Amino acid sequence: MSRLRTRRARPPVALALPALLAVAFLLMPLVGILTRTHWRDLGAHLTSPGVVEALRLSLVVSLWALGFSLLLGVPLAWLLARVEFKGKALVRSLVLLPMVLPPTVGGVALLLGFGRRGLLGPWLEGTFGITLPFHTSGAVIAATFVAMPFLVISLEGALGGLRPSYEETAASLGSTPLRVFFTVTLPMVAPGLIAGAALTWARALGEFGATITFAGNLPGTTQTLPLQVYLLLQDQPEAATSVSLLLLVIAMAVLIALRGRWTGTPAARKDPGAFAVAEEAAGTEPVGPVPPGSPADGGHWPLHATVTGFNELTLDAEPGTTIAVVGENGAGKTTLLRALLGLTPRAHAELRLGDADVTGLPPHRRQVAWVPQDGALFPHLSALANTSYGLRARRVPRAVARAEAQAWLDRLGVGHLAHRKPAQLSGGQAQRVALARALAARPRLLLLDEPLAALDQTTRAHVRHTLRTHLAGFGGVCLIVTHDPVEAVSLADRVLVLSDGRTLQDAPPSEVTRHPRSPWVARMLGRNAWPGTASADGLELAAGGRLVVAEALPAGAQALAIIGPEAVSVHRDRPSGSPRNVWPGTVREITSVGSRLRVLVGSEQAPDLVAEITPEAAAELGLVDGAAVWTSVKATEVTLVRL
Ligand SMILES: Nc1ncnc2c1ncn2[C@@H]1O[C@H](COP(=O)(O)OP(=O)(O)OP(=O)(O)O)[C@@H](O)[C@H]1O
Repeated sequence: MSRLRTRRARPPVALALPALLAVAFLLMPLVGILTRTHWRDLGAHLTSPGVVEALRLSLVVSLWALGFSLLLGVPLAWLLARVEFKGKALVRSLVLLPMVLPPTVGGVALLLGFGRRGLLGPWLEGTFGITLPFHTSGAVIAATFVAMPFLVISLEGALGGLRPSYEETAASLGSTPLRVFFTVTLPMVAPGLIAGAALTWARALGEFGATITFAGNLPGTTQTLPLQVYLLLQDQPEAATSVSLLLLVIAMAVLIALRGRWTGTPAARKDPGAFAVAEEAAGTEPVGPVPPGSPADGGHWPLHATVTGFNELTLDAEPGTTIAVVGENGAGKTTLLRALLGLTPRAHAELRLGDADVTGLPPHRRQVAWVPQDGALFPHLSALANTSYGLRARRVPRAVARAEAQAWLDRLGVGHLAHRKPAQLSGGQAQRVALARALAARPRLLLLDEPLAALDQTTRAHVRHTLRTHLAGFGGVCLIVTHDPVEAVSLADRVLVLSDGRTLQDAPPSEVTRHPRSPWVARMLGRNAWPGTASADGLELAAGGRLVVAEALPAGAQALAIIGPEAVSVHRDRPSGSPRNVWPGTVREITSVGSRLRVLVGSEQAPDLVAEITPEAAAELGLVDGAAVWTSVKATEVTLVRL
């Protein structure tokens, strides 16, 4: 059975046949070399003085070409991947050109550009005494010209696949753009870079046409291995076959070692590789006097921000204030955070933190730490190195930074995972490390984008508690984007409700809970919210039906009726007595919230209503999906909020 199930589908003959022919076509020349090689003479051929000399020259030329390609191609790839500029498509075509140009045409072009009578040739000769044609440096230039595109294309692809949140987070932790490049970007695109470098080297090693046209064929000076093959073919074909075999083996070895890696994305790597050391080597830039020790430098930073663009709002907050930013999808929460970070052109923030106006400062100098939705832990660094990243960027000595980072990890309950890489952490553990990393960076404004979203209920409660404890001692302002009402109410001193980028409500949680200014906020907070028009003794509901209230508003006023789910009673039979709002309905859904049950009741006489009751009461009433029930709400339990 299982063999049947795992048997692969047979490919259609119409496709399989030409595909096999293609393989045979590509294989035939290689088989030709293998079968015609004089194996007995192979050693003698490959060790003849001419071949050894050409091999030496090939290695020298190809390694120089690789060096130049790295030096020029890496920044070019970065520019193409990261910077928007006019004529980018043209530059990209220019990069690709040597790949499609016949190499001899490339050689002619090089002669006309850098040759003795070319555009730059006389200047090079007059100023530096350099004559490229018939000189090894000319062979290097020719090889670089044809090989560098492989590096640029490979690396640009890898950079394009790298999510920007890693680099942006690194900047928010105080890292200069150059340091971000060396400590985050390069290590994360290392597979693409290595693959590109290997292809570039292999292409440079095999370069023939441009070299012979531009640099000539001088033994010991420009006669590389491919040129040797060409010469040998004329009077020693067996030796040419042997040298061809050598080049073939080298090319195949490179391709097999890469195994298609140049098309891979820079996913989380387990091995830090050689670039991890760059973290220590890269330059740093001081952000200001930051005495070590307490979180956020032990100072106090009130926030004043005026945001324009997609977001239009003003935000003022005292030091130590935690503000929950809530709103429907697309309300502009993330855009607001990115504006405060200086990371988006879609909104601009005039931002003052304490006495410092940071409006004109780049993200890495604002001391605004950010935890994006995905945490964006640097995959090539351990949890400890991630956490000490911000401190190291601010030139805190390595040992001090690591000790402080370890203390933060301990506080957030992940100290024992300090030496693990992010790929070895669960989603919740990674989120805690991301929090530790932001808090350890001594920020003056802390921005958390759904920081607890990846955590399970128990961990969430634990981390919420830890977060509250640390935020209590934090001298800056903290903005937390959240969709979780418990998080908003329990963590925040204020709830900022956004709608279309503007402030719909900015008030303490108790006020927002009691008087939510939109049905969406009310529902997010777990309350029933019915919009309508005030009448003599209540509300004419927009969705149809009437609601009797104790304290009516002036007739005609637009209002939102708020009913707490705990104020809704559920009955099997029509209740008699005081409640004046009574509706027949059907149970649509029963869900548990902590130790209580939420019952959604649909009715033809009123909008959907959520009631919260105990499991015992639900059992007593025999509540199941589809059960016919009555709901009632006392007039005194309805709060009207004017819109
Ligand atoms: N780079 C962008 N270019 C154009 N429009 C964008 C861009 N990023 C976001 N938007 C739009 O801006 C609006 C606000 O987006 P934002 O991501 O700030 O919303 P949000 O409140 O964070 O939403 P969510 O709760 O879904 O995360 C949305 O309408 C979104 O489609």
